[in-house]
Amino acid sequence: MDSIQHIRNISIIAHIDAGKTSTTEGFLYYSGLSHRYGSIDDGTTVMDFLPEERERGITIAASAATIPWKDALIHLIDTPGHIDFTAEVERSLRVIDGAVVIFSAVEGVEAQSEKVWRQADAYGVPKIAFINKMDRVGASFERTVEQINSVFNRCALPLQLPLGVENSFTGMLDVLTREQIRFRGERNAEIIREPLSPDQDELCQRAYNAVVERLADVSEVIAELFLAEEDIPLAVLRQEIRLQTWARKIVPVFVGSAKRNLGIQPLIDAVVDYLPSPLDVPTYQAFDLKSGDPVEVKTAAAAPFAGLIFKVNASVTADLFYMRIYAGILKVNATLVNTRTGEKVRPRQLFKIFAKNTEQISEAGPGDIVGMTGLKDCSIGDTLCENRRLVTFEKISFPEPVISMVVEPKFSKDKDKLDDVLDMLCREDQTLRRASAEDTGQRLLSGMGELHLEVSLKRVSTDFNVDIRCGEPRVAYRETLKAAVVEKVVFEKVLGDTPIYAEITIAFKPLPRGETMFDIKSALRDGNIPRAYIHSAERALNDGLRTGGLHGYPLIYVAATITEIKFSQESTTEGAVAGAALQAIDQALAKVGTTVLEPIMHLEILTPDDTVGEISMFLQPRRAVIRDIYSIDQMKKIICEVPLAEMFGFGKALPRLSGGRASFSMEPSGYQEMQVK
Ligand SMILES: Nc1nc2c(ncn2[C@@H]2O[C@H](COP(=O)(O)OP(=O)(O)OP(=O)(O)O)[C@@H](O)[C@H]2O)c(=O)[nH]1
Repeated sequence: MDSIQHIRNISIIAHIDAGKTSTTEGFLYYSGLSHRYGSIDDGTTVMDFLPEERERGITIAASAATIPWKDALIHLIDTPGHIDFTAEVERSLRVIDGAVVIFSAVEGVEAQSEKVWRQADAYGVPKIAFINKMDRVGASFERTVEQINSVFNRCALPLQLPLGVENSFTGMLDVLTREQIRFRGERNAEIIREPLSPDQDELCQRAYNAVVERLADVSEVIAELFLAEEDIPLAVLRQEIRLQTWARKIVPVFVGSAKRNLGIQPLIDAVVDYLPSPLDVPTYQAFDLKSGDPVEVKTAAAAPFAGLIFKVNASVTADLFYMRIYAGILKVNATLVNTRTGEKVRPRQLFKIFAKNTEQISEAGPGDIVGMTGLKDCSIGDTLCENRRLVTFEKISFPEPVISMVVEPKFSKDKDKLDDVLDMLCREDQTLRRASAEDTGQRLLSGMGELHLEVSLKRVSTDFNVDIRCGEPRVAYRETLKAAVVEKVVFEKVLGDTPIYAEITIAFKPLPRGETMFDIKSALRDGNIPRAYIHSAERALNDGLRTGGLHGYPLIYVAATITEIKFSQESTTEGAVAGAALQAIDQALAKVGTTVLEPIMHLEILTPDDTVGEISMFLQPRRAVIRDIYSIDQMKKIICEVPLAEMFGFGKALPRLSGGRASFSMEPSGYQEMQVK
């Protein structure tokens, strides 16, 4: 086991194409993990190992790699950059202690970089920033730092300055040690640190003063030394930068070009220097399983075991589960409890994961990220812990899918295989759902956006060799009740010769359109009613409401409260109670009617000033409601809400409207009523 203070659990997060995969490859190469430095453009990267990722250059699966670096061990959880894969980003953010945010020095702060930054903030994740692509025409370090400052509350603390720009970008100046950093040898593996020239010295002095002044704003230690005009020892400065980074008051900024192998090694040093180890995050918040009270989980080997599953690689033979260990020691075959199901589980094998290679281990400890096999009925977001202390980490909540597509096998012999594959995809990605089309009974796959479905379905043929036919993407509509209603059902039937009977009263009402989709509960006061009947009614309500309303779409935003169950010892069965509950739904629907809801997307577009008119003209006839337009440097940020049904193909239209200069992020933001013709 590795000593905890040397562990760093991090993710690299960025807008699509900012250079996340190239930077990750750099981490793997310089740590000696990849024999060959994979390159995105020739499709040989180590990290993006699924075939369609290579093809697209988009990172889909959040892979986990363990990277040895000097004394440290960095667990790198890769995250996708495309906004359609938000849920993958979020579940990675849950298990990391720090993040490297990459910006392109040409494009600067883009719509999705802003989004992932704010997501990281929501999870309290400290960050360092890397300004990449300094070798490209149009790159500007100063402009990008200025943008970071203006969008993110003046938090940027540049600890490097670029040496040259565009084609003549060759290295960087270290603001704290006052040295030039240059690179030499095969793949620039050798680092040369040299004294500064007088010009550089002046530049660095200014940057150094800026660092001290900025730090003095947030650190008392530095403020005192600064006011006393005393020299600040380097170790003190570093320590305060570290502490203020962990406190998320500042974000140290580094510079380079991943493609030209410039600046990666100092960036890895910075991960170790400035991002926290699991020990520096003193406790993690969880909840006592019984009382629901908050409890603190300490990073300690002696504590009872607690870990969180954050990723699954599904396969026909054995699913591989990725877990972040928060406390305690995990041994192969240990008996753990899955706090969601209450079931006992035993990991049969434990692995360390080096991108696509795995190494079997026999135990792991706090702060570690491990792969496990042999777990029954576990899924993403499950907490595993020891029976002697049952806690649960906050659930990872996945949004409802908003778009669906018919998927059928080309050849009927592949039917079962396709079912297996679709099940596997859904186990890996909880924002994918399977269903049958109400009208035709065809297989339906639902997800978070066009690209999300497209990429997932491509795996069916490339990874699993099942030829499929896909329909056009359709909006996943929903229905909700028009009004509140109380329904009483007397369920009486004769099955064969046996009469069955149950009576139930249920109060239905529409819920406000917020976070809660369903609120199904029992308000029965009579303690004599068997629990099995109550469970049966609740299950029937859960399933029945999701199955479909008057127009065939699943219901949402519905509360159903069971207020009465009458039964007889002789003729009431669980099935009769379920039948009564389902009939109550049908009666309620028929009596008050339903409203069809369509998904609305929250769309943010970052675009140059002169293209705003063009983009607005495109959006207006598409029922978009523009909420805000404001300036960031020479760019405008457009914020609007727009029905998903109007947005098919937007990813392809935007480059045309903006001359390829705009970026956008789009995510489901709820539902609105729509007119049904
Ligand atoms: N000129 C230049 N190009 C770069 C640099 N870093 C990355 N690129 C190129 O930019 C493109 C995107 O790089 P990736 O590393 O795939 O970016 P990413 O952020 O991982 O993208 P996704 O995986 O698609 O989210 C590729 O064509 C890279 O070769 C750089 O420092 N300079």
